[in-house]
Amino acid sequence: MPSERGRILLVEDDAVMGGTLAQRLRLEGYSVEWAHGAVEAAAALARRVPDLLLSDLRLPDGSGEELFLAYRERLAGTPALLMTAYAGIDQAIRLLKAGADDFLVKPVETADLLGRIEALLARKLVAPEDAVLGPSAAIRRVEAVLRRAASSDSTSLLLGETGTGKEVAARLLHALSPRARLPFVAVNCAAIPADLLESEVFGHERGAFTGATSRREGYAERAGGGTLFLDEVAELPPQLQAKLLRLLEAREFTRVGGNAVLPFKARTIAATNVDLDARVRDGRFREDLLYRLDVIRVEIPPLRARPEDVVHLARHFLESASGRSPRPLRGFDEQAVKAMETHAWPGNARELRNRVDRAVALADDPWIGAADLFPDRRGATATEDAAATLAEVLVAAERRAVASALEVTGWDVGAAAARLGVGRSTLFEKVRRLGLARPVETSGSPASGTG
Ligand SMILES: Nc1ncnc2c1ncn2[C@@H]1O[C@H](COP(=O)(O)OP(=O)(O)OP(=O)(O)O)[C@@H](O)[C@H]1O
Repeated sequence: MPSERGRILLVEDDAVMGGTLAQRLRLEGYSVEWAHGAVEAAAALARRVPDLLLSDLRLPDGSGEELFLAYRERLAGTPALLMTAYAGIDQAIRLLKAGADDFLVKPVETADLLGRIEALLARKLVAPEDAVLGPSAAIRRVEAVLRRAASSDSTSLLLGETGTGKEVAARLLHALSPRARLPFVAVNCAAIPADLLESEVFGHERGAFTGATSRREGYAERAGGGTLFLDEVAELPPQLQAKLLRLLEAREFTRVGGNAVLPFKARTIAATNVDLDARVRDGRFREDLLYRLDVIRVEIPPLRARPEDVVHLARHFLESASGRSPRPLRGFDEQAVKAMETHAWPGNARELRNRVDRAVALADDPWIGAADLFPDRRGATATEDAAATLAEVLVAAERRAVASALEVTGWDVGAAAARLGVGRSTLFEKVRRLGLARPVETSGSPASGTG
């Protein structure tokens, strides 16, 4: 679980000074990654963006100035606090003009340092009353990065487990950007069959292939000067990865079967729930494409790492679902709140939305109880208690595992099959054999398309 007070990347070559600072910051509740030089710091920044950069300016293998300038775009939304010897003040002032936030002259006084760190991190947070995504400090930090990223045209890469709200974040980024009045076009790269993906993204001319009876604009063209959101970007087949790279580098494309070179004007936001660095390592994702996409990296923490958001989001989902309920609903009872607070939410906000939607549709009482939200728990013990034979116990366990995987993925059969480690057709067969059915139609997972 990420540290609530924030993650600090400390760049300091002096072993004594670095050790003392790292220890003190950890005692204060920050999580600290300590890089001993510019190269190590660059690798750390490439891996993940910290909540605050605390860097010495003079390093044995480079300078804090070069490091900051090289990673300035990626550090959008991340406060940078520099430490310099008296002789380096000119350099520090230059960096303040280039976007760094503050500097300290060595020897650093601990109380002063801690005060400035706290002030910078607080400034970075969106005030709870202004936050759109949720009240937790962790999600407000994300929102602050999105707000800063909105003013730039850089490609953003949103990372996070399934259902954490990457598409919601992408839409917020778009809505806050100067492109807000232009289209937001979402493409789910995993949902479109590989052989159609190219013509869906780039469009096609009439007669480009059998069935292409008229010219069709693709997503890249329909996005115009707005935002093109590439969800599940890790699933792009290799050939399309090369085409996407060209689109982003040359900012132009051609429709399938066409010759005209068209300009690409949209801002790109990509999202994935898989480890793209690992995909690059095992050769399944192009490193040059990752580099192009990964200019401003935003990591959306899982719901279990931000418990303050759970009940807040649940109330929000309840409010939007209660319009569809035939009965008046008052809220969640105490047991329901307790159950939500202790659940691990493997399917994140999507699972929460699906559970609330179902409870709204099925609850008999104006107060939603724990059993309305978690009927799978109640069913599990009853079935097992009553099961007399090993075969029955096994079937009950299988039903529970399959139902739970479908539940947390919002009945996304591909994702549920991957979760269970079986193929899609095996899962279809199990759903049929176990007599499982999608409980109620929910608005849980947004479809691809324009918005
Ligand atoms: N902060 C939030 N406020 C309101 N609703 C949210 C929030 N975060 C997520 N949701 C809701 O949760 C569901 C899942 O969100 P979203 O589709 O953005 O997740 P995702 O991370 O893009 O998922 P996937 O990885 O499966 O594409 C949606 O119904 C969305 O409206």
